[in-house]
Amino acid sequence: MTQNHTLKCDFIGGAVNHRLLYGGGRGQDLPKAVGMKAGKTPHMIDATAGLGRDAFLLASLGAQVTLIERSDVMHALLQDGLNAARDAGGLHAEIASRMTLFHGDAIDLLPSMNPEVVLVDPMHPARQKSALVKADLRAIRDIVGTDDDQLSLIQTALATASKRVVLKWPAKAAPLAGLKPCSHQIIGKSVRFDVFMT
Ligand SMILES: C[S@@+](CC[C@H](N)C(=O)[O-])C[C@H]1O[C@@H](n2cnc3c(N)ncnc32)[C@H](O)[C@@H]1O
Repeated sequence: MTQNHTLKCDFIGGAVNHRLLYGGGRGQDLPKAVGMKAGKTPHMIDATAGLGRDAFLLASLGAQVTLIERSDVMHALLQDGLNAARDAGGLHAEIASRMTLFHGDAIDLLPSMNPEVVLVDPMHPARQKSALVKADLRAIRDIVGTDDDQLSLIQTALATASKRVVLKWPAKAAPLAGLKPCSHQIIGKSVRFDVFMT
């Protein structure tokens, strides 16, 4: 596997900050999928933290988020990004203070964490039109490869979450073979959220 040194976890500039400033609050698909409503902010575990973008969005809306990342490289990038956000002070530091990062495999860690809500966003199946896959996602794939144990991760999440499991998946992809049907879906332009009430 090649390491891509251009990949950066940046919570302060670029797309993440743009979404922070101009995103649609709790009306966005992800917060809706994890059950964030006015007055309702369950504790979340992001079992596949990656660059922390989904976790940062949820934390920016007030959620306490535990992030789990097993790749050494991705974990180090995330730690750097969180440190920079804390050093920046103000709103970014406040959001980062709601994010707790763990290094390890969520399949091993989830059972002892008693989660309420688990978000799972594994590396998605390769698309035929690979140009459509965003550059960052391609770079993450170069680092972590494909997550071949994603069914096992989701089954672990389903067995441990007391409220719901949310699977982020390409909008038009078939459901993962072997997985029970979800309770409902929130379908966006390129990704959908399959919600499993537990
Ligand atoms: C598609 S990326 C997630 C992107 C993330 N949602 C974001 O907003 O940046 C998938 C990440 O999950 C991690 N991952 C996959 N399976 C995991 C597991 N069982 N435990 C911990 N991390 C896992 C991979 O190493 C990779 O960094």
